[in-house]
Amino acid sequence: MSDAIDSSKIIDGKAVAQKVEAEVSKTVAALKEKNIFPKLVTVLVGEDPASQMYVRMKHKACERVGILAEDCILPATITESELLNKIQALNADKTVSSILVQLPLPKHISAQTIMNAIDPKKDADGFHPFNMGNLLINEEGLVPCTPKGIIRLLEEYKIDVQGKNAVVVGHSNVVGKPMAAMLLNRNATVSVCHIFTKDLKSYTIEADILVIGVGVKHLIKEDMVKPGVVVFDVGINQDSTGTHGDVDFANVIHKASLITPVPGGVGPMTIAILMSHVVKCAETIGQ
Ligand SMILES: NC(=O)C1=CN([C@@H]2O[C@H](COP(=O)(O)OP(=O)(O)OC[C@H]3O[C@@H](n4cnc5c(N)ncnc54)[C@H](OP(=O)(O)O)[C@@H]3O)[C@@H](O)[C@H]2O)C=CC1
Ligand SMILES: Nc1nc(=O)c2c([nH]1)NC[C@@H]1CN(c3ccc(C(=O)N[C@@H](CCC(=O)O)C(=O)O)cc3)C=[N+]21
Ligand SMILES: [Mg+2]
Repeated sequence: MSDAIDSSKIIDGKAVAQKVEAEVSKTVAALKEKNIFPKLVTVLVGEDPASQMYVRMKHKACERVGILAEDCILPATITESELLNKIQALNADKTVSSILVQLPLPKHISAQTIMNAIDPKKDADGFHPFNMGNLLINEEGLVPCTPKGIIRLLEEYKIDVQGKNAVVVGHSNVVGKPMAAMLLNRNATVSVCHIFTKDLKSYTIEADILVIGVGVKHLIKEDMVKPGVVVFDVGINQDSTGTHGDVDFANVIHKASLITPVPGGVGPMTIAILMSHVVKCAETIGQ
């Protein structure tokens, strides 16, 4: 069953992202008065078309809010130590506020080794172990942008987190794990499910707040959620028919009280929060 969609249930990530970007633009203007010019350097290794598109989206966002953006494009054949040298040069460059190394990296390079090399003060992604560790002890500074964007959506839509059953599906370092930590920091009762979870539905059906970041089109069906659930769909699954989330949106919306669409939900928030982090880095470094 997928009859008429009640648009009042749709969480408008694009609109909230515009609001965040407007805040960032103001801060950027104020920093420029103080001769501080926030600058993001994106590092793209190889020629993956999806990665190229994401980097382009980040550069466009920088343009919208007045952040300088530089593109560092490197061949897929670059060695780990050559890439480390590049990171060190960017760490030392006083005009650079933030460094973003686009993931995934080629197989012969350890993503974690590269993340560890980025100056934690320039880590707009929030992937450095120092920043991740602070998140875990409820000192949220530079934290991963996607879960932070979801927290901002919860705030904008005035959804209480304390005491709620929050279920996170997917336990990656960039989405699921930091999401679980942020929900725990706000006193939700958090369950984290993943590929080894036995009987996924027995968890998702109990969720008041459900976050899915897996990368499997329409993994979450109507019969897996309880009436009134608030759903955040992180999944991006591209096929010949377009971009799809991890949630069977057209059917799950009938049971949800609020739900993010794909596209136009969590994705734009990830980028807006990234912009706010570049500014945060610039304020900290004073450059
Ligand atoms: N909208 C946005 O801003 C962003 C969207 N994404 C999208 O979110 C999705 C997840 O990304 P990312 O976290 O980087 O991906 P990863 O592949 O790193 O993580 C996927 C997670 O889902 C789990 N998983 C895989 N299959 C299943 C299954 N059938 N049932 C339950 N759990 C499963 C994995 O478990 P295990 O590791 O054990 O296999 C893992 O924990 C992708 O579609 C990606 O494109 C990502 C970042 C930002
Ligand atoms: N170092 C690093 N940092 C990242 O933040 C990072 C990364 N690597 N690697 C890849 C993932 C993916 N990601 C997305 C960001 C925005 C959208 C987004 O805005 N999507 C739009 C358009 C989707 C479409 O139409 O294809 C939307 O959902 O509305 C999607 C995905 C950031 N990532
Ligand atoms: Mg994985």
